[in-house]
Amino acid sequence: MMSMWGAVRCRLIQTRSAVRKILQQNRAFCSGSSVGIREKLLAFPGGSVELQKLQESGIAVLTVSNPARMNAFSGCMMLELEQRVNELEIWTEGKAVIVQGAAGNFCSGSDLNAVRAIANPHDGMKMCEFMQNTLARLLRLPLISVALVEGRALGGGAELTTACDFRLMTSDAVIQFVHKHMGLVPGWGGAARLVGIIGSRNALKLLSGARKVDPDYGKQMGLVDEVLQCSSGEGKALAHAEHWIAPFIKGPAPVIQAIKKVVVSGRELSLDEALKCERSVFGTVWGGPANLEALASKPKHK
Ligand SMILES: CCCC(=O)SCCNC(=O)CCNC(=O)[C@H](O)C(C)(C)COP(=O)(O)OP(=O)(O)OC[C@H]1O[C@@H](n2cnc3c(N)ncnc32)[C@H](O)[C@@H]1OP(=O)(O)O
Repeated sequence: MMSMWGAVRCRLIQTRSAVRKILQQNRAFCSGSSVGIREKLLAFPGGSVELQKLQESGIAVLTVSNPARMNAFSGCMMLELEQRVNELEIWTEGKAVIVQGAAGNFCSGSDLNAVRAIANPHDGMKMCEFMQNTLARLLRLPLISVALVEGRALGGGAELTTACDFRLMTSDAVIQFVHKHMGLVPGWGGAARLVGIIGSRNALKLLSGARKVDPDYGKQMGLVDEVLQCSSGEGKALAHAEHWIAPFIKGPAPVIQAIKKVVVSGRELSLDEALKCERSVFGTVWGGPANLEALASKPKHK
């Protein structure tokens, strides 16, 4: 019979091979169909996507920054976002990522100057494919993700909020899927994710009404997890968000990452596949340091 450690090693190998498969798929996307659109996106500079990893807390802060255009995504920023997600995917000590916009605003979607220049269906679909891939990977990170919405999250910016596990809003913030006003529908995966978060009837109301979602309405329909007791641009929101997330990331990084992985598999896979993945992830923590330490301390969960 296989020893417990043998079983753990075997599960670890299975998990690594699953992770390798996903990375190979991501690499195939990076080197394959998206090559043409990458060159086109590169032609639209401006702004940046910054990543700060706070090693002590295990929290990363991802900042979408293009203040002169209300943090709209230039082409280069789309490419940079992908690079940041690459970095987060391999951050083994991390537990959470907070996605925010610079200077008291979240994000006003794609840069309309870039949109105008690639306003043909082929390029539009390629740009969407690129952003869908990046945002799907953001949502699948083994880190608990929070969109910290200050000011406005419009169009693609509203879609970006749905690529996080949780959404927090300052008291005066607004999320608005303005796509209808632009003669569009969401294209960065925001509609599919929105339906998953608030259901098809509520999603239909937000998209067809292009309705402004203030914190109260957001909470009422289940889009927003918490309204922070501060205003946009006050400089307090990030500290509030770190405080809000603290109870969920208490504990060792491998355990927090394992929790996120089983939730992602439960959300995205068939029941049989999700159960298989859950067993495999379980094997990575069973008999691990945190588990042994907990067993040795004879805990009582009062
Ligand atoms: C699949 C993705 C689909 C999409 O994301 S489509 C894009 C959806 N987003 C939009 O349509 C936003 C359009 N912008 C607006 O409605 C307003 O600018 C906004 C954000 C409400 C702010 O209004 P105000 O406070 O009055 O400020 P403002 O209009 O003077 O804006 C300040 C400067 O920012 C610029 N800006 C804002 N959003 C932008 C965008 N998405 N792309 C390019 N530039 C954008 C705006 O043009 C203005 O620049 P400037 O000072 O005139 O040089």
